[in-house]
Amino acid sequence: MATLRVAVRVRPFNKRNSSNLKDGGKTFSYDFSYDSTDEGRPTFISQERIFHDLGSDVLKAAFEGFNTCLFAYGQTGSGKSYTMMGHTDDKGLIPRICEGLFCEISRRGKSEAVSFRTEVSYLEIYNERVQDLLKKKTTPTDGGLRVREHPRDGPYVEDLSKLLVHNHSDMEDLIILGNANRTTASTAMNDISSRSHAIFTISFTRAWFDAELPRETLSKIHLVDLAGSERADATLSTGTRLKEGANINKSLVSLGTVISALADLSVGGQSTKKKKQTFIPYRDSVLTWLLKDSLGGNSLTTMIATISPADVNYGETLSTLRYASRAKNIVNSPTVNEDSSVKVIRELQAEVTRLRQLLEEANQVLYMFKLVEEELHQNQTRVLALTKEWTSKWGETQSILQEETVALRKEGSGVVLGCQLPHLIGIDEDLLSTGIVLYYLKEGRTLIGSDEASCSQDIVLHGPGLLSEHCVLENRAGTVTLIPQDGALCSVNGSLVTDPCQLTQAVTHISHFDRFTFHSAVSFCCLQRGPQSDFSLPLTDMSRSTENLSKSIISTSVFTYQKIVALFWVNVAKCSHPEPCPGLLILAEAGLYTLTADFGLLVLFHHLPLLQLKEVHIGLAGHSLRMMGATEESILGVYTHSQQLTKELCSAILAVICPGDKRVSQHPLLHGDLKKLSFDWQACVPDLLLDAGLRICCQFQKSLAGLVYLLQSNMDQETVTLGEVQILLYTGVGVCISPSTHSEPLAQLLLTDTHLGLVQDEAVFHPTPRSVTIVPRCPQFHDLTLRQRSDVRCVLVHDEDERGAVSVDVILANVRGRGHPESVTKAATPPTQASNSSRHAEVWKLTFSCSSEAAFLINHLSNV
Ligand SMILES: Nc1ncnc2c1ncn2[C@@H]1O[C@H](COP(=O)(O)OP(=O)(O)OP(=O)(O)O)[C@@H](O)[C@H]1O
Repeated sequence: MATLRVAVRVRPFNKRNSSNLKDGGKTFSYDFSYDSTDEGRPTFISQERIFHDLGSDVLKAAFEGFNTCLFAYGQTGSGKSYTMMGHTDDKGLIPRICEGLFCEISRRGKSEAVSFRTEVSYLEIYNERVQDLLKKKTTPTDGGLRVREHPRDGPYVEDLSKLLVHNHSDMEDLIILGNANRTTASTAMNDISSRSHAIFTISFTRAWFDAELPRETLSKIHLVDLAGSERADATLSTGTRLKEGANINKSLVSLGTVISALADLSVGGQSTKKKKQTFIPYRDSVLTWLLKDSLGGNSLTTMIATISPADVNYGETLSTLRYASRAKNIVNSPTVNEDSSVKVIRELQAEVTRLRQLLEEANQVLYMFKLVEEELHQNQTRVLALTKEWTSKWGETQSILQEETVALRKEGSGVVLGCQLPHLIGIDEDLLSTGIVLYYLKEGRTLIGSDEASCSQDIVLHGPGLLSEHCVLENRAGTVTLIPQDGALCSVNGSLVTDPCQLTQAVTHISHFDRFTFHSAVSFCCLQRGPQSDFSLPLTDMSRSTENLSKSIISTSVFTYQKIVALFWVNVAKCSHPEPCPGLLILAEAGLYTLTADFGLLVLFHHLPLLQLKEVHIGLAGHSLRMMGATEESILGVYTHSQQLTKELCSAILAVICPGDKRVSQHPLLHGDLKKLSFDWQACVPDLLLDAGLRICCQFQKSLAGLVYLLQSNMDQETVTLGEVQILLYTGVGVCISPSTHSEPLAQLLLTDTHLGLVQDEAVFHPTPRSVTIVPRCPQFHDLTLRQRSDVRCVLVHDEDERGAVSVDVILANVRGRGHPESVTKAATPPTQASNSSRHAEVWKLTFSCSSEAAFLINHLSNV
């Protein structure tokens, strides 16, 4: 940015003038003020000094590649032409600048590898028409040259001569020619008055090489001698002179308007928005249009205001001074004009340099890469050698360690324990940072105590109440016995144990505190898995033996440390796995985890954070539950073996979610007889809606209706009405039928006063959930196998096994398949022989987890 420079020059008195100071004087300030009134005065400023101050700066800027403009403004006869052009023996700025230009060209040409190109044009604007002063003068009626505007270079005069100049002498000739062509006339105020605005333009190009790259700058020097600002009365103009004066004044008024508008733009801190809106009327006159770049554009511009010292010119002088003062505020934005193609070359060169650097860096990286590659090969060779060495060492010990290895692998979001031995999961607050400690018990004795024990303990624990030798776990062919040491406080599933106790249950809590302080104590879950076919309670199946105890630490996102509140052996199902299968439901303080056996491995089947639990739906007779959160994946179907277990499970969950809520303890779904409520058509059981947003509900009547309809439609006796179908027993059992007519290992056993049946109850898909919309894959009750009680010939009751499971064989004779074609599926379809009306015996091997349910069946069938 550069403000317009303003200089004021006072000319000498002429023969027509007299001096008479009218008032006390006005004060203005400019960049330069020149007193040229009297050559004899010490303050006198000569033509040379003016060139020194103003002209040399124009040359300097031109050599740097800037556009410059120098224009003289003032009333007629005030010395504009004298200042700009001067006389032969007292040259003004234009000839001095031309002379200085060629002096500098010749000086630089000697010392620098640079070349220059100088072109000149000279025009006048007379009566708003542009005339080429370097061409033979045309007639006054000539319309003049056209002014046009180049989108990038701005306004220009079409067909204007632009003559190449090689030296100062050429330039002088052109100046003389142009001046001779200029329109002048004698006025009352000036014997040779310029009647036009003259613009002398030097186009100056400098070209050189900079670091082997071409550089080229182009600058334009506009040197402008304006026609005089004058009043008709002062110049005594008439006729042609008056017309000239009007046009001259019109241009100067336009110039004044442009200067005012530009000054307004720069002064007063206008907002950017207002600046954009301000219109500069460049096109109001040819003069302002051609000087567009010099006024508020890409140029370093200087205005020389010439004034007369004579009293008669007081008004004009004051006007000129005000005009000049206003022009001081114009701000231009000069830039170095570089040839665009050269600029592109430079930018490309910069890009080439940058790419070259990148290439060098890449080569260096490549070199480094090769070094790394070599090192890598060396390391790989070393790794191979070391691996070989380690493998041979490992081979020696592997047979021993093989027995001690606990195979862990990640599967989905869970961790799978591939261990066939009985094992312990240590749940200890000290293990907060590492997760769960897993031990497995090998054949023989495992000592549990503290590190203060006289003999080293296999499992070393810490905590209050722990004896140095606390207890022993003895594993004999897969049977694990807990032997508490004298005085040791051990409890199994909450019961204090002082004598040796066989851990026959699949899940055993062993704590050395009683059940009330269970959570702060060290506790173990002893998990012993049995064959897949077992219903709920797996058998102890120890297939391997060893003498040592091994432990491994699992850190997993699934088993982040949480206190286990309760454990339940149930059958579970979910949307992606709707067939019920045995599973361990772990109620932890923040979530429900369900583990199932998967090809001999224990895997996480389902996880539902308690905060997400929205609804618990209790199924028919309280033998199934559906727990769900907000999504389909969250649904967990749970089949329990008794309503008691169902209620315990619900109560345990609610005790965690909303402890102390009195409504829980009074609600029939948690404390009523669920079997009675389920089979009573009149019973009305309201939902239990808790503060946490959890709903406990049932749809007993709807389920009952579905089941009864299915049964009735599959019964032989057509006389039985729906109301006459009375369900006496409905419980989950393990099933094996021979000859094989039933494919599912788990089913709901039902007993009416006339029939015995097995049915699949969809705990996952039915009833339609409130919060989750899933499409039921089949009716709630399906795969019905129905036999008449009168076909039962014999009931064999096996001894209760060590886990409390009861097996009952029901032998049916004269069996003939029955079933309604629409409601009974393949399982109920009679075997081929039956369809041929042949009769045969059938054995139902049923496994009850609850002996009371088994007893109920046995009693009823015995009566038959
Ligand atoms: N500083 C000066 N020293 C000596 N003579 C001067 C000076 N200024 C002007 N003159 C003389 O005054 C006369 C009028 O000057 P000039 O022609 O330069 O005025 P002008 O402003 O160009 O007038 P116009 O607008 O009519 O062309 C000329 O004879 C010129 O030599």
